[in-house]
Amino acid sequence: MIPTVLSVAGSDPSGGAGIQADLKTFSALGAYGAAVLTALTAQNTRGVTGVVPVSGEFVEKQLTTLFEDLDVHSVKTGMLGSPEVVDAVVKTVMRYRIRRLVVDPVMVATSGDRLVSEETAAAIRDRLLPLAAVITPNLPETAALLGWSDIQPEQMAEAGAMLRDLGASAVVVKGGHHEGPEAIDVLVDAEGAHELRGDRVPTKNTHGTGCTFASAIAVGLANGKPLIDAVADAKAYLTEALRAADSLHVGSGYGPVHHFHALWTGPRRAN
Ligand SMILES: Nc1ncnc2c1ncn2[C@@H]1O[C@H](COP(=O)(O)OP(=O)(O)O)[C@@H](O)[C@H]1O
Ligand SMILES: Cc1ncc(COP(=O)(O)O)c(N)n1
Repeated sequence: MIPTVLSVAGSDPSGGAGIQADLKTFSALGAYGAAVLTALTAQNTRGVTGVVPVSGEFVEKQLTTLFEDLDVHSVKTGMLGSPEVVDAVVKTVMRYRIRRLVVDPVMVATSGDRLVSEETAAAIRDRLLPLAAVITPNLPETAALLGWSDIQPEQMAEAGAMLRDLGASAVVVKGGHHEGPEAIDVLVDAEGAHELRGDRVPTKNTHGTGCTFASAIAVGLANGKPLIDAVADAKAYLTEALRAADSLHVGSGYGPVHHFHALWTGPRRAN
């Protein structure tokens, strides 16, 4: 059966992150993708020039209308435009007893531009995080959620455990922002910390990596995979999408990863 996966996220008109990245990931991995928009952004590969949030009321209307009809097998959240939007998602997750919930606590774009306010980030931490099967903060988001000024590689497991104490069933602290020959993420679940290592791909085209990773995890969960396998498979998919990213030539800033790399037959970049 083809599972249905829902993304609740913002729009990125450049097509590399947000809803657009999520739907590409779902499709590339063989899931049916549905999408509820929480915000419009004006952005390209160089930066974000504007944000228009959708009202909490209308996000709730989109969600209710969808859940009254579709069987949804997992949900991924990305950029949530306001505390009211967070509350609309929280209400829906409780009302429809959504268990396979992947929360990517998006705060800042790859370009460095802030996407959500501190109040929204606090609402995600206090109200949505306790409902998540897994949350996927990058290093700056991990530090922000814990109120730390920064975070070192050796603190990833400790930070993940502290975020679990805030209520999430599991946490993947993503290490994309560190340097070194490997991109190392740390999954902390009820059994403890697991290190996930992958080659670091030498490319500046990393726009949308977080969105793609969380969406791929949601597909794995929708297919009934154990979380650790869903995370490992998502990382393997993303590494290949990064390896093929330089073949795309989209924009002059941080370009997107190649979601449909498996369909791409051109020359591979040497790693
Ligand atoms: N250059 C890279 N090569 C390989 N994997 C990467 C690279 N950059 C990021 N990743 C991986 O992409 C995923 C998203 O991580 P990260 O970039 O930290 O998140 P975000 O996009 O939210 O800032 C993680 O699995 C991370 O290890
Ligand atoms: C609408 C939207 N949502 C999320 C991101 C974060 O992107 P990344 O995956 O690079 O952290 C973004 N740039 N735009």
